[in-house]
Amino acid sequence: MTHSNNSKSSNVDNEIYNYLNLTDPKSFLLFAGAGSGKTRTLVNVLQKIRDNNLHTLIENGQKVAVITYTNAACTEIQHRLEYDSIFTVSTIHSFIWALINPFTSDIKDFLKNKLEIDIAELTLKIKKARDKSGKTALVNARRLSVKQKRLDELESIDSFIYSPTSNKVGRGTLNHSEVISIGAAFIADKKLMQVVLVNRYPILLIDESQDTNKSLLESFISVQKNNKSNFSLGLFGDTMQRIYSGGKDDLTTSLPLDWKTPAKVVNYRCPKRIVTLINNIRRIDDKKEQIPKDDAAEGVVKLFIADSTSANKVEVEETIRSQMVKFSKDNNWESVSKVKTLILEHSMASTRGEFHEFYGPLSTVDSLRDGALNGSNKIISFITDIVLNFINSVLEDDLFEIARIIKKNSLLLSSSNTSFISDPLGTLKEIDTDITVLKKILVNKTIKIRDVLSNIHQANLLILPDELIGYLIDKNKENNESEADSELATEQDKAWLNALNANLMHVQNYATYITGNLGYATHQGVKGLEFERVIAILDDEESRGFLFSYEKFFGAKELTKKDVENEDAGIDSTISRTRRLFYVICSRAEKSLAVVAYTKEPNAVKQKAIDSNWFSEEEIIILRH
Ligand SMILES: Nc1ncnc2c1ncn2[C@@H]1O[C@H](COP(=O)(O)OP(=O)(O)OP(=O)(O)O)[C@@H](O)[C@H]1O
Repeated sequence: MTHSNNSKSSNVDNEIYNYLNLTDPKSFLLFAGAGSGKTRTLVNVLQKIRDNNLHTLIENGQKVAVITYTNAACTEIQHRLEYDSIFTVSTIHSFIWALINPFTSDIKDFLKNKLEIDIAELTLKIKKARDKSGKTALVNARRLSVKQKRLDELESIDSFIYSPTSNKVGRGTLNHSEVISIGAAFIADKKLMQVVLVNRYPILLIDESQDTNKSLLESFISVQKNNKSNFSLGLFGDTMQRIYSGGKDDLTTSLPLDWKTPAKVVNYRCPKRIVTLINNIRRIDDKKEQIPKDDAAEGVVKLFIADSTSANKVEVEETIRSQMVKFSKDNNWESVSKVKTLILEHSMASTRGEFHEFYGPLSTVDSLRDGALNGSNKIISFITDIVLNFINSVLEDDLFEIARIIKKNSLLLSSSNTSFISDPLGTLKEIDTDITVLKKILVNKTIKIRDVLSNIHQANLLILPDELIGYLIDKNKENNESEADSELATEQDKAWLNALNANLMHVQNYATYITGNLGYATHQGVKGLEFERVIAILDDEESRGFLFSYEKFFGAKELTKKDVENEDAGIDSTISRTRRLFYVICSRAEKSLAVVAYTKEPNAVKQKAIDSNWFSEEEIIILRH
């Protein structure tokens, strides 16, 4: 039996490999449900190309390009391809930046044109504003001056700067959406760019293409139309897993007729009960049905409903873990580290995982929030990578590690420290005394990260980044600051001043969280991933966004007129977006799934779950307090 599923699957792999024939290329769309092995097929096909076509590609000076949605997916695929340089595996932003970055003067022309249009529009808006000193007019005036400044600087820029992992602003920097729109425009309009793309990469494969920017995808498709004899474009994805706006939602119906559309109907990830659940969630969208793999286990799903106004969420989730032990006969549910808890926003994890004192203030500023989560902010990574390691070695009396970190991150043990050169033993003794003082501070359970950093800075044990030193201002001075001065502080400064008041433990928990080791992940961040046991938390109250609403989706909150109109007209709405997100989270579970709905209307949620055929009466547990 297993043989039949596997041979079907390897047939699809062979089929796709044959499309990528360098002398007779074909393009294809592999859109298939969750867990159907799309990523696995992608890697299998690439391995086959490496085994059979390596020499031809090397002789032609060509590579195979693979675009993934996240950096994590990129690293995973590179790893599975043993970092072979015949493949360029990158995120869409890195890929496009590498293509456009040599074209400085074209980028300038593009930006000049765009800025001039924006400036004309803003000028008109400001002119039309009835209240010239109203908030909107002032915001528009500020926007106008920023754009004007950028336009004035444009001529003198020698080369542009861009980083796919940060939100840097400043002279000559491009932001993420600019890189994508410049890429889309250049690929669509510039013959030279098309030639460069096709000659360098005769094969371009895009994973999670349902979320690839619409105009960019359309420009790739038009390149394929114009280069049918020497370019293969392969799209992998699933319309039901489209969770960001800006994707090409008509992909399945708008492709050229000569495109191939192989199918994969087996779900290799989930047990039978979860395959049925996700088929039922999906039914209203496109009726695509999956079948479980031949040897799939039965699996367990439960819907726990708790009143959002009274529930103690930490307690509720503990109760659920122990109930799931019974329902699934799987003791691993008891262990936090063996269960993945899916939350809508990082802030939900920050209260549960006790790191909100540090993350909370940083998350109020967009650029800091992004940097806090992807590790691109230098101050944050200095604290999490260097300071926390140093603290651990001090607490563990690991003298070797302490010396190593000091040597690498301060001048105390270097030839530029004259006291160390003239009296090495004396210096070592001083360091030893400073470490003892630091250790005393560290064992205090209420110590703040600010005090730890100040101590390290004063003793010169580590060289702190200048900006961070600026934030370590004396508490008394901070309190005496005049209101006028405090208004001068940027949002970023204020956020940092607050974040540094966090308890050291919150910073330690935060560091564990970002390495993925606290057992939490976000609904949007788990696309492509899988976990044995999943708790999916639905909690509108703790989410700040307006794009998704589980309360509306589960009938606990009335739909707006607009929601109903959109849903009826088949236009993307809160409901359809939430349905897709729900599909993504439920389809991550390999063994068992507990959905927790915090709601103001427990009975309505229960009824909707039964009426929609998602959960049976026996699978629903209303938690009372
Ligand atoms: N032919 C197969 N035989 C056995 N296991 C498979 C097969 N194909 C895929 N799998 C396994 O099924 C799981 C899901 O595969 P994969 O992640 O490639 O699916 P996907 O379609 O990319 O999923 P999603 O869209 O949900 O991200 C993985 O654990 C993978 O190893």
